[in-house]
Formats: sequence, structure tokens, C-alpha cells
Amino acid sequence: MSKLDLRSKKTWGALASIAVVAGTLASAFAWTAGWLGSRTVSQALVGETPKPFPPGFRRAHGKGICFAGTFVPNGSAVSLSTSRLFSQPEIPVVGRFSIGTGDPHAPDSTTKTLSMALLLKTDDKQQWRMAMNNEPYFATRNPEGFLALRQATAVDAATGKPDPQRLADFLKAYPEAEKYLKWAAQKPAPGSFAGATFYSINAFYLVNAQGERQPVRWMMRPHDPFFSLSDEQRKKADDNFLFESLRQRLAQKPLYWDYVLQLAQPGDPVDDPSRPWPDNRKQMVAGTLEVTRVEAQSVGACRDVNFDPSIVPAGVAVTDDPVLNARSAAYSHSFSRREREIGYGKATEAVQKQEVK
Ligand code: HEM
Repeated sequence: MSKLDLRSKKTWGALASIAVVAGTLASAFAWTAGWLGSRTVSQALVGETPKPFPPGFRRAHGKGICFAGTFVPNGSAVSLSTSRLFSQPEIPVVGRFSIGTGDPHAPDSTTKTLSMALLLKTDDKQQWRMAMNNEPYFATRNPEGFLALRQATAVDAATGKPDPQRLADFLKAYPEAEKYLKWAAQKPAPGSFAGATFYSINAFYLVNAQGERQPVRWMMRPHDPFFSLSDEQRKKADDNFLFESLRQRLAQKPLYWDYVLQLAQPGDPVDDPSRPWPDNRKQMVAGTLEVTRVEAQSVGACRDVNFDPSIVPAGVAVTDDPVLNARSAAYSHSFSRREREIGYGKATEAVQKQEVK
């Protein structure tokens, strides 16, 4: 091998090119790791409570159950979108019900937030992933606001309560959150998954064969009736009452939800999830989801799925909603962490296996 001639311009030119390549790779790595740029915010959005966090579980909505089902469209939305979801006779569904807490062992009464996530694979090899909550709108217009809300409502160690001044400062910066906080304070505690309505919250575009874009939001409206539990009933309820009653209910017969699209009118905000559209906007039932059986998440098909709502098929497009975009980054951080823990054999309970030493 010939020696490096450090006096030659050619050698210095080659070294400079290598430095550029190495520098680019290092920056790309730092960006991927979230050490640079706005991704630091998306990493900060991924909390880990309880601490230490049990490996292999989702960093949010950690307690959940997989389900299998079928989506049957009724054909009414074919003029709005080319997605096969609206025209294929039926689409198999891998889904997940969860509650809105990071702790996979939390009692079901810890939160009033219930969720449904869906992975729909159509026969044209496209995928639509959805993750919905039982809340019609979001607290803040952007993800920074969501982070600020978390900090403003954190319990002060000295008083055992959130600091009122911090909350007042937060509401000054994010006045839109007042509506959500008032609503959340009197939100009834759902007594079942079966009777809960799940909302997309973020807006999306449906795109038809002519390339026309119709902004929509949607909800999954249950056939089962909604019922709520009093504080007293929740205190007495079993730690797994929501998941247990779901199992029992499905052992009898399937559950159904109508997929209801809400169509925006010109001027309705598509990039602000804290501003629901007026109730008089046109709604249409585009199909029905049938849920037939559940399976533990440690072994079920939903375990290794990242229900990133920005994964949409042809015929659907994402909006510029900053919360939607932040969700994609945050879910990806959470997904990489849990899959790495599973891959390195650290996730025992999350996958029902012994730890690999
Ligand atoms: C800035 C706002 C938000 C952040 C940072 C956030 C963060 C997260 C994270 C980190 C996960 C775990 C992902 C995984 O490991 O697979 C998750 C799951 C989930 N989120 Fe969010 N989220 C946000 C907003 C929302 C909104 C607006 C909704 C409802 C429309 C929602 C519904 C869900 C659901 C249903 C799951 C569970 C999905 C599953 O079953 O795997 N999130 N979220």
C-alpha cells in the first residue's frame, strides 16, 4: 500500500471529501437521535412514567389489548376518495384498544381517556393507520402547547397540587386550552370500550379521482349505548374492569362502530386540532367496523405495530396540522425504544418471555 503524501494537494482534497462525508453522516445520526433541531421537542413529548419504565411497552397508552375485525364500506364515500377502503367489499383489521396512560399496569379507573387504533390493509397493498381517542378535540393548537400543558398541570411536590400561577401563565400563552380543560373536568367516566365514540381529532384530506381534496375528520360511533360510572363506582371497580368487560362482551357477540366522516366547509381550520368544526357540518356514514375477538397485547398482532396516524393510503393525504406531524415523530421514538428493548431481550413481561442475560 502506498503512503499518504501530506504535501500533495490531491491528498488534502481527498481528506476534505472524506471529512465532508463523515460530517454529514454524524449530523444525520445526531438528527436521527433527536440531538439536533425540532426533533428534540418530539423526543421531549415522549414521557416515561412510571420510572423505571417497564421495557418493551408503549410510552403512551401502554395498557392495551389487540383486536381483530373487519371494516365494511357502504360505498358512500367513493366520490370523495380513491382509497380502496371505501370500495373494497371488506377489509381485515388489526386493532388495539387502550387507555390513555403510559403505565401498562395502571388501574382502568386512572384515566377517562379510552382509545382505538386501527391498521387497515387494502387489496392494492396500501395501508391506513389510525389512532383515535374518545375526545372530539385536542387541548392546544400545537405540540409545544401540549408539552406546556403537561408541565403546567404537573403536581408541585411542596403542595401536592399543580401550581396555580403556572397554570395561569399557561392559559395566557394557550387560551384555547380553557375550553378543553373545562370540558375535561366534567367529562363523564366511560363505563365500557363498547359504548365509547372515538375521534380522529386531527383533520385529513380525502382525495378523489379528479385530484379534488375534501378536508375531513371522522369518528367511530358505537352501536352499543354509552354509559358512565360515578366516582364511587370507579373506586370500587376492578383494576381491569374495562378490559375484562370487553372480553366478556365479545365472547357473546361482535361489536360494531359506524365510521362517520365530517366534511369541512371552506374556511374551517384544518391545521388546528383544538378547534372542532361546527356541529352542522355534513356527516356521512362511510362504513362499519366489526370487532370480533381480542388477544393479549404481549402476543397479539398489534404489539409490534406503530399506529402512526400519518401513514395513509393513496386517496388520503395528511394536513399541515402540527400536532399530527409531531405525533408521527413521537410514535416513532416510542416505537424504536420498545422494539429495541424487545430485540435485545430486555422486554420480558411485554412479550411474555424470560430476560436474555
Ligand atoms: C402532541 C400530541 C401527542 C403525542 C406527543 C402523543 C404521543 C404518543 C405516543 C408516544 C404513543 C405511543 C406510540 C407507540 O409506541 O406505538 C401514543 C399512542 C397513542 N396515541 Fe398519542 N400522542 C399525541 C396526540 C394524540 C392524539 C391527538 C390522539 C387521538 C386522536 C392520540 C391517540 C393515541 C392512541 C390511540 C395511541 C395508542 C396507539 C396504539 O394502540 O398503539 N394521540 N401517543
